[in-house]
Amino acid sequence: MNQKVAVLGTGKIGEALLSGMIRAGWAPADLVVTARRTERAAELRGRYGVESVGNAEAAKTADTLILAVKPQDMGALLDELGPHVAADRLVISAAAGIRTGFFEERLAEGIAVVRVMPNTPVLVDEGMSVISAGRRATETHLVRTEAIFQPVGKTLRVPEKHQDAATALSGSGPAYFYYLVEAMTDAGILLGLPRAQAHDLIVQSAIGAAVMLRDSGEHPVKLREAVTSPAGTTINAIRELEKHGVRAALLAALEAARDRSRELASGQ
Ligand SMILES: NC(=O)C1=CN([C@@H]2O[C@H](COP(=O)(O)OP(=O)(O)OC[C@H]3O[C@@H](n4cnc5c(N)ncnc54)[C@H](O)[C@@H]3O)[C@@H](O)[C@H]2O)C=CC1
Ligand SMILES: O=C(O)[C@@H]1CCC=N1
Repeated sequence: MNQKVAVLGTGKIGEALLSGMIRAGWAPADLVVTARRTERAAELRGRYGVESVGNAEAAKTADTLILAVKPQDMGALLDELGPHVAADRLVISAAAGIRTGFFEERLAEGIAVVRVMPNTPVLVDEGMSVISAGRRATETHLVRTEAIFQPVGKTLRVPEKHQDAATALSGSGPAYFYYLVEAMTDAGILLGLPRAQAHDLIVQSAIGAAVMLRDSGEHPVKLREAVTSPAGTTINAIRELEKHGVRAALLAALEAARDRSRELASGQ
């Protein structure tokens, strides 16, 4: 790995990716970061031993640029970068919503763009990163992108038309599980358990269920049926979930996330 990679906009997801690359064996000397605030740049230098530079400098020195600013800040970042990105660079965007065409229009002719939707579990090497090639990205560019994202979890290539849906499912996905854990822990309080115990019971159940889903290869319905004893406790809970429209709420929630990703494409 002798390419130089720059992370531009090293916030939550940018730092998660940076830390993952370092765990995967990238030399800090081959990584460079940019940050808007000088204290943040110093923090990243101290924590990871990487160099922090301005955006223009990063664009000049790195072969691969990972753009990890908010969608609403992407236009301004590209205005700043435009003249400094050479035609042989690979630009990877991690931003929700923004299409590869947005970058291709604003950067020099020939620059390859890859759109990736990672998620925060890249922090624990259990990420899900969904990858789409822009118009000028080749197999080599996709492989270079996968070399960054595969060490921190799974990767999946999809046509770009599916990126907004992927953003709703896996990009935002961890938040839904945290929300469930929070609500189920509250239920534990309602049932009289101390909060710490309720938290541990729910988190371990979530981990166990996730590992079974991943490792058994069984359909989730089958796994749920194995928990649901005739005239038992689980079916009473399932009846309430159905009565309160939880399945319909999830369908609507993920559709709303997909729609928001589409809106972000138009700078809203
Ligand atoms: N947080 C998440 O779970 C995920 C976020 N994303 C995408 O990643 C991007 C960043 O999201 P977060 O990390 O959550 O936001 P964040 O706000 O934590 O990070 C963005 C960072 O970019 C910096 N920044 C803004 N403009 C800059 C500029 N011109 N030069 C240098 N730095 C600049 C900000 O100071 C901030 O530190 C967004 O586009 C989001 O859609 C994608 C997948 C998951
Ligand atoms: O909420 C967001 O917009 C970002 C994109 C996917 C996860 N977080």
